[in-house]
Amino acid sequence: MEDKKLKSNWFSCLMGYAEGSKGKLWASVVLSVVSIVSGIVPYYCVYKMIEEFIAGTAGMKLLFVWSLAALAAYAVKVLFFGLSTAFSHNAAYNILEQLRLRVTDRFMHAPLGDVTQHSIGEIKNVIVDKIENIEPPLAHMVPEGAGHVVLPVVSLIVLAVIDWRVALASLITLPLSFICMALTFKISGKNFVKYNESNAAMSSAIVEYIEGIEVIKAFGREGTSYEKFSKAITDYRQFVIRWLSSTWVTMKLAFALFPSTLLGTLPVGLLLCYSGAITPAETALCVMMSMSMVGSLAKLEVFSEGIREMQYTVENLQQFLTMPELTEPVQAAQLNGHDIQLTSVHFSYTGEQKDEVLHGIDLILPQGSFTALVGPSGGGKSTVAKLIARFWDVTGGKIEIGGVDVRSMTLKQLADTVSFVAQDNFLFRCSLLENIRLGNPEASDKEVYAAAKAAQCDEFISKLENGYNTPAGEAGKRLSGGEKQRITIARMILKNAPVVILDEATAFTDPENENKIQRSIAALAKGKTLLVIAHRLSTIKNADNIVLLKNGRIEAQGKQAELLRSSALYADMWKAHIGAKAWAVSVSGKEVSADV
Ligand SMILES: Nc1ncnc2c1ncn2[C@@H]1O[C@H](COP(=O)(O)OP(=O)(O)OP(=O)(O)O)[C@@H](O)[C@H]1O
Repeated sequence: MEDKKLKSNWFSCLMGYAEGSKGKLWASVVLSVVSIVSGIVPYYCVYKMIEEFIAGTAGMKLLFVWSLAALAAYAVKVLFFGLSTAFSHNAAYNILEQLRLRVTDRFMHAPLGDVTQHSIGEIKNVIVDKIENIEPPLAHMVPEGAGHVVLPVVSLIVLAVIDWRVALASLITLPLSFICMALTFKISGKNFVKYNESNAAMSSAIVEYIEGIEVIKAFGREGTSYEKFSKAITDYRQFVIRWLSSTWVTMKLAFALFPSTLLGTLPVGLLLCYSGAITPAETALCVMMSMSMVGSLAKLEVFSEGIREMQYTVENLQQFLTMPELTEPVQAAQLNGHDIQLTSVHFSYTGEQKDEVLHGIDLILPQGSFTALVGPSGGGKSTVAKLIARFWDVTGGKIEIGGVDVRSMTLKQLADTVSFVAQDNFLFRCSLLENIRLGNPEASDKEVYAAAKAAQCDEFISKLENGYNTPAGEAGKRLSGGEKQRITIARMILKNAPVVILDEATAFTDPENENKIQRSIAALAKGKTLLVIAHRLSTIKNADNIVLLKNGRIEAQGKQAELLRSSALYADMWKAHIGAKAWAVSVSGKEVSADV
């Protein structure tokens, strides 16, 4: 319903983001109208000069005065136009900024699933390119458009004052050009949605190609990713050429006919002059007035294209601007400790019951305890962890922290309460020092170093040429996955949230790395409610509670010794793990320890 309202009102939706810039927009409109109307004054001055000349009353002084008046009017036109565009560009970039901030803000407050259903390419295309495309029509169309509407109207009034027949004659080509324009809009409008889709598909393919360049290089250009990439580019070219060709004739005709005011004005003006109905000077003014309309009408035609593009872009943007947001209370809730309790939690990523992946999870994680989630791949471990951090909302049941439903906590409160360390540790484009400091922007350098030490990062960071000041991008290429995860853990140590959720990385299984990660996790988890999604059972064998998840249900839970006795599945997983671990240790050339 709201979406529909916005769609029918795309311009007011856009102006809704002009908060603080409306004054500038109005000023630019007024300045532009004055500028464009001033452009007519020199024509009037020339008319007066011709009139005086024909009447034989034109002295040097009079000609000088009219020339000066024409020059002054022209100066006003140039100056006011400059001021108008300065104001309009300022206002347009403010609106672009507001739109970009609003879309990114929506992403922050929307469920993660709604954000990730759009590809990075599509999102980049909308936030960067599409929004940027609004600027030229917005900065020029609004102020100049008003002036270019006023000018033909004033010119037409002047023509009508001279002789109504000449005014009418100036409009002779309009009906035909309107028909051609309507046809152009009809043909091209149908394809605008497809154009957006084709453009988004190309952007997605390019981003995917660049992101996956390592894999593509490994598999050669023949891989499907390269084919997808080149196909998207070819499709886009073919589509745009076809689209432009389909409107070429009608568009060119409309562009040619619309401003052809002279086609009627000149013969009718000459006839009227010949018959004595208007003077030769008035005939000259009629010609000049007609010509002054040409530029404005041509501009209006170009603007009409810009308006349509802007309309489609804003409508396209509305799917992001109206994304559903996670509800949150205005005020932070009062938590009673940091126990976590899941009560009959059901969840489906699509919201449909047939796709349910969690089927009634009941689980308690007492404050300060260490809980591990284990089980076969696809059993729902990551889903449970992400629901606690409220990346999504449960579709049934509830999750409470300190006795408060996570939906009743503000998003900031939840973010401050829960530290989530994912497998794919993301480092931002800033120094390693700043990457760690993200956990607590107030932290001093000393505190950052202490956190890095506790997370076992100090040693490898010190070995880098620029140490903590190494840019993460540069260092990222040299750091191992385990080292990156320890940097993320250092960030979380600094954050010091009472609940820690850790998706244990699967890839870094060499014993030395594992040992360091274990020590860094121990530093992070001290006194916290800790939940670990475990892929290597040896890392969680001392957990207070090991929860075995299978097919979205809790199959068994308890301490390691209990589970080994009560759950055949866990016992099998443990045996398989011991075997793999022994193999990994023997490959690394060390003795196999009995205590895995
Ligand atoms: N974003 C998503 N959209 C739709 N389905 C998803 C999504 N993420 C996971 N799933 C599905 O939910 C189920 C549980 O996945 P989940 O990642 O929670 O399992 P897991 O136990 O953590 O697996 P693994 O050990 O392989 O990481 C799987 O069937 C998976 O395909």
